[in-house]
Amino acid sequence: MAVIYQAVYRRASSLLCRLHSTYVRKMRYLNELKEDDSFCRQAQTSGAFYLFHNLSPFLQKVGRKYLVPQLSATEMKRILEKFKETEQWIEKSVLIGCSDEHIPHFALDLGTLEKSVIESELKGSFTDLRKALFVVDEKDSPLLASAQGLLRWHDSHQYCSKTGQPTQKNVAGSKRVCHASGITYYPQMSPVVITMVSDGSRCLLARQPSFPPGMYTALSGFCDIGETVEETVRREVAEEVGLEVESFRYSASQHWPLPSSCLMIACHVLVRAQQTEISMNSLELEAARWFGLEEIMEALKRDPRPSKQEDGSFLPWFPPKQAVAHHLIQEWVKQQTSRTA
Ligand SMILES: NC(=O)C1=CN([C@@H]2O[C@H](COP(=O)(O)OP(=O)(O)OC[C@H]3O[C@@H](n4cnc5c(N)ncnc54)[C@H](OP(=O)(O)O)[C@@H]3O)[C@@H](O)[C@H]2O)C=CC1
Ligand SMILES: [Mg+2]
Repeated sequence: MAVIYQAVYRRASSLLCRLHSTYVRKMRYLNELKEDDSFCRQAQTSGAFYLFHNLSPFLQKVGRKYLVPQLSATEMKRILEKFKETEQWIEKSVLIGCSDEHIPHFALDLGTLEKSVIESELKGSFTDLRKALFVVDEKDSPLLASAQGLLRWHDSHQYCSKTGQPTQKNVAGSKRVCHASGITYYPQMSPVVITMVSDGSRCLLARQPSFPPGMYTALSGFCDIGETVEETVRREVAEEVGLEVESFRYSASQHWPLPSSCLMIACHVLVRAQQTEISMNSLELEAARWFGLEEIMEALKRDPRPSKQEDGSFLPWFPPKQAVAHHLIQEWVKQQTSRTA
């Protein structure tokens, strides 16, 4: 009965969907794949697969470019046969999106299979995400970030935290269930604010001891339970540099997979012009200082990597454009230049 109902529902929604935009159709299709295990299992047979090995994505270098290859279900089958593994492996994959033509995209971690064999078979290499994010095409970085974030979450939620029993993923990988307790677990991200502090004419950037030499970025911090975004911003600015936030403006957000899934919420704040003396928290930061517009524009021209000067010091540089911190800095420059024009 349930099968007939689902088939009728699918037929009705596909007729309705023809009236919708490509985007709406895609979102409805993906939602159906998450809700209906047998529909998703069937979709896996014609899907495209992105491969990972112990959470490192598979890339191919073509000339100077790094590509993120998609494998067809047939190619996947061929690779698994090489290892004398069954197609049941495909069920370990997680749904990460689909094309406009509704070809579903999955990510699969082949972590227990011999890495070098897959690499030579597919002519590419599994690359650490910290490198991969910055060498692939800009449109592919968010895809790698979300795919790895979801695979990491599944890898670390194999057991129910209440009963200790194994949890089972649904076919799409949008949740895990403990059948002993009935608890459903959903993939999680930690909200983090990233704040561009300005006093009206300068902006404040800081560095943590773990950053590469010379790299400065906007202040960041995890949201505490119960806090609003505005409260976290106010607290982090007070904690890290001892300043009082006067006004707040939301800018953008980004999923950041390092070291594990964060939802970066980027914003601009103004501090009181009469109170701009920094009192840095040296437990968290190594340096924090004000930058003028010219210095920021100069640093933006540099490649995002350490550059040592003759005296042994490093010129300031900022995170690359894949990081939302870069977007905040660019936005601040635009705002300042339009004000002074
Ligand atoms: N995409 C971008 O442009 C940028 C991204 N980021 C990301 O923002 C995140 C937070 O930045 P950061 O300034 O270090 O944060 P915080 O200033 O909040 O300090 C980090 C410390 O907070 C503690 N902490 C509290 N909650 C958590 C949690 N949910 N997960 C992990 N640690 C927690 C840990 O302390 P303890 O170890 O003592 O328990 C950790 O060392 C990082 O993941 C970083 O990669 C940062 C800047 C730019
Ligand atoms: Mg911080």
